[in-house]
Amino acid sequence: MAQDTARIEAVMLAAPVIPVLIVDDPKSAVPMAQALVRGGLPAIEITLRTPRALEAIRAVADHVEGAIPGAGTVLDAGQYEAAVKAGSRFIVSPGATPKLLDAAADHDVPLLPGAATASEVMALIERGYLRLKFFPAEQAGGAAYLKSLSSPLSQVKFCPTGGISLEKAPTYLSLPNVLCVGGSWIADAKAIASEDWSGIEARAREAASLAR
Ligand SMILES: O=C(O)C(=O)C[C@H](O)[C@H](O)COP(=O)(O)O
Repeated sequence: MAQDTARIEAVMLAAPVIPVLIVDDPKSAVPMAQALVRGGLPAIEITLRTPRALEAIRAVADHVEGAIPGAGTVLDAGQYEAAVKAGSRFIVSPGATPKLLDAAADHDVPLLPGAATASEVMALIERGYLRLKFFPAEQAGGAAYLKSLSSPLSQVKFCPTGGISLEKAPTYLSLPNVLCVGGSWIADAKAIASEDWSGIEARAREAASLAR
């Protein structure tokens, strides 16, 4: 089944930046997500890289009004299923495999799969995917590289993620094939562990005001 473009695009257009989060303690998830929503970043990606990430997604889904919780680092069908059950409204993967795309076809919750080369993008177009994550953005060639994909593959729009900072985001956001960017700079592990909710809110606000 093809990607539900309208559904994933609504997530990508909710704000110019999707914060990518590594949450150790699910108790942090609610105040962290509230700070992000207050700052203007409703779509938030909690990566399945910690043992309790699914609990964190569940907490945000149940308790944070206005948040659009998503799961990141989803690598296989089992994780897809678990992330959907936890209340994820979108699913992000660093890449794409036939099995992961088959899993996505079994669920209404849309997938934003990763791609970094023209051939990877073309393989995803063949499966009906036109909204992709460009990962790892900086390391794979940065904004100049992504811009060069915009002419031959103009139907595809991206959320570049990987190595992006507040300073680097505007160049990506000015590209015709970019809808939003992802990044961990708004709420890194240190900010979450130290419960720096006001700092997270301030960085969210800065990110939310970026033009695209
Ligand atoms: O695994 C996934 O699904 C991901 O989303 C990976 C993230 O894109 C990067 O971890 C971004 O991290 P930074 O480079 O620190 O901004």
